[in-house]
Amino acid sequence: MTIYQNLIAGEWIGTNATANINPSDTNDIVGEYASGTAADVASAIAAAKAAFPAWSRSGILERHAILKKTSDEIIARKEELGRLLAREEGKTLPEAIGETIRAGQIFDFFAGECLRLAGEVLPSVRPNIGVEITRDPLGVIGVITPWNFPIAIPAWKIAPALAYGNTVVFKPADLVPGCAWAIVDILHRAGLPKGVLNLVMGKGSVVGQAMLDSPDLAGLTFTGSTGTGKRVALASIEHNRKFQLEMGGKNPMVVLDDADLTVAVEAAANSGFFSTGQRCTASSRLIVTEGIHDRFVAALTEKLKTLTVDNALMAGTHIGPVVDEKQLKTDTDYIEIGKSEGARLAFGGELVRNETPGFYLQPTLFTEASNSMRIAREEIFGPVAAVIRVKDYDEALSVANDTPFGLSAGIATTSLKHATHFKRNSEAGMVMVNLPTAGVDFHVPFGGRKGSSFGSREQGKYASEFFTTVKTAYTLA
Ligand SMILES: NC(=O)C1=CN([C@@H]2O[C@H](COP(=O)(O)OP(=O)(O)OC[C@H]3O[C@@H](n4cnc5c(N)ncnc54)[C@H](OP(=O)(O)O)[C@@H]3O)[C@@H](O)[C@H]2O)C=CC1
Ligand SMILES: O=C(O)CCC(=O)C(=O)O
Repeated sequence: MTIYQNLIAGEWIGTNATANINPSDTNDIVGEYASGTAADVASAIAAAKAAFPAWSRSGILERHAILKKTSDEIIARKEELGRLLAREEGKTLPEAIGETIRAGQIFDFFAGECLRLAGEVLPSVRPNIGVEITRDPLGVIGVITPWNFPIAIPAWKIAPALAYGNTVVFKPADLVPGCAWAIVDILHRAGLPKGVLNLVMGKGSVVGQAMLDSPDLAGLTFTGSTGTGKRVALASIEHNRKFQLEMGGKNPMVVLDDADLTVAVEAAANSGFFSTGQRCTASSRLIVTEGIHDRFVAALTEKLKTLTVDNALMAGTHIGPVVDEKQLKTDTDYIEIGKSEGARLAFGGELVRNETPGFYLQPTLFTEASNSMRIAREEIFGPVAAVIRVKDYDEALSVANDTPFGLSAGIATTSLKHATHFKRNSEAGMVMVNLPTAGVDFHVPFGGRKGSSFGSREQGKYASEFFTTVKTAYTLA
C-alpha cells in the first residue's frame, strides 16, 4: 500500500506508517500515513526557519496566487475530498462536502487578505515626526489541530499564517491525516517554496510534544481539548512564544415559552446531534422554560426518532458514527453517569448495529437534568444532550452562564426584548438567535471566553491579531 508521507523542506519523506481507519466500517483502511518523530519535527522547524526570511518578504501577488489556486482546487475536488473526510472522520457526506467547500472559501478569503494588508500613518505628538504602524509576520508558526474538522480547522489556521508571511509546521490529529495530507499536497503543488509549509503527521505525545518543546516556534495555534491546551500554554510561556487556544464547550441553548417550536426543535436537533455531536459549538445543555418544556421535549423526541444513524457515506444518513472506540466509550460512560445522577433518559442511549461495523450510537436525550450534574458541566463531545427545566428567562440566562466554558450560546424566542438582552448578557464568544449554536461563517471572528479559548480570535480579518506582530516606527521629517 502507498504511504502518504510527511513534507519536510519540500521533500516527501517517511517510511514508518500507521493505518487510517474508517469509523463507519472498521474493515476499511483509508490509507497508510507516515508517523513522524521528534527528529522530523526538528528538521521541519529548521526548514521553516530557513524559509522564513524569503517568504516574509515575498510579494503579495505570489501569496495571493498560491492561496487562490489552493482554494480553486479544493472546491473543484469537493466531492472527492468530502468523501475522504466522511470516510476518515465519520461526518455525513453532505456535512463533509460542506466542510470542504468551507475550507476552499477560507483559502479564497485569505488570498484576498494578501491584497488587503494595510497599516496606519499617524502624526506624532512631537513636531516634524511621522509615525507608521505596520504588521510583521511572527516567524515559524506551529499548527496543531483536532480530528473533528479535519479540513476546515487546518485551513483556518494555515491560510492566515501563510497570507501574513509566516512559515508553518503543521501537525494534524493522528485520527484524520487524510485531509491534512491532501491540503498540504495541494498547497505544495500550487507553488509554495520549499520549507514554507511542513507537514509532520504522527502522535501528539511525540510530534506535538516536540513542537511544544521547541524554542524556535514563534507562535503556536492549537485547537483541541482543555487538557492539551493547558500543556500548550505552559510550554509556550516557558519559551516566550505567542499562543492561541480553542478548546472545549458546554454550550447552552435556551428555549423560551414564546419560541417558535419548529425553529427551536430544528436548532436543538442540529446543534446537539448533527456531526454526531462532535463539534465544540454543539449545544449539549437545552435550557427550557416551564410553559414550553413538555411540548419541546415531545417534539424533539419525535424528531430524534426520524434520524438515521448509519454509514457516513450512505445516502439518507443523518448521523454518522462516533470517531473511534475511545470516544464511543467516553460517550457511553457519560450516558451511564447521567442515569446514575438521576437524569431521565428520554431517548436513545443504545449502540446501533448496521451493515458495516462501526462506532454507531443513538442520539441521546436526557431530561430532568440539573445544571450541577456532570452531564451538564463536562464536555462529552458526542451525540448526548440534557434538558434542564427552568422557571423563566432570568433563570435560563443564569443557568446558561453558569459553566466553566463560554464558546457559543443560543436562544429560541420570538421576543425581541429577550433576544437583545441575551445577546448582551450571554458570557459566550458567539451568540445565536433562533439558530443552531454550531455552524458558523468563515469570514467573521470565531472563538470563546472563559475556559473555551485563550488569545485572540480566529478567522476573518481578526486572524491578523494572532498571526502578525505590530511595529510602530517613528521618522524625523
Ligand atoms: N474550541 C474549538 O474550536 C474546538 C475544540 N475542540 C476540542 O477538542 C477535543 C477533541 O479533540 P482531540 O483531537 O481529542 O483533542 P486533543 O487535545 O486530544 O488533541 C488535539 C491535538 O493535540 C495533539 N496532542 C495531543 N497530545 C499532545 C501533546 N502532549 N503535545 C502537543 N500536542 C498534543 C493531538 O494529537 P493526537 O491526535 O495524536 O492525539 C491533536 O493533534 C474536544 O474536547 C473538543 O472540545 C475540538 C474542535 C474545536
Ligand atoms: O460550528 C462550527 O461551524 C465550527 C465548530 C468547530 O470549529 C469545532 O467544533 O471544532
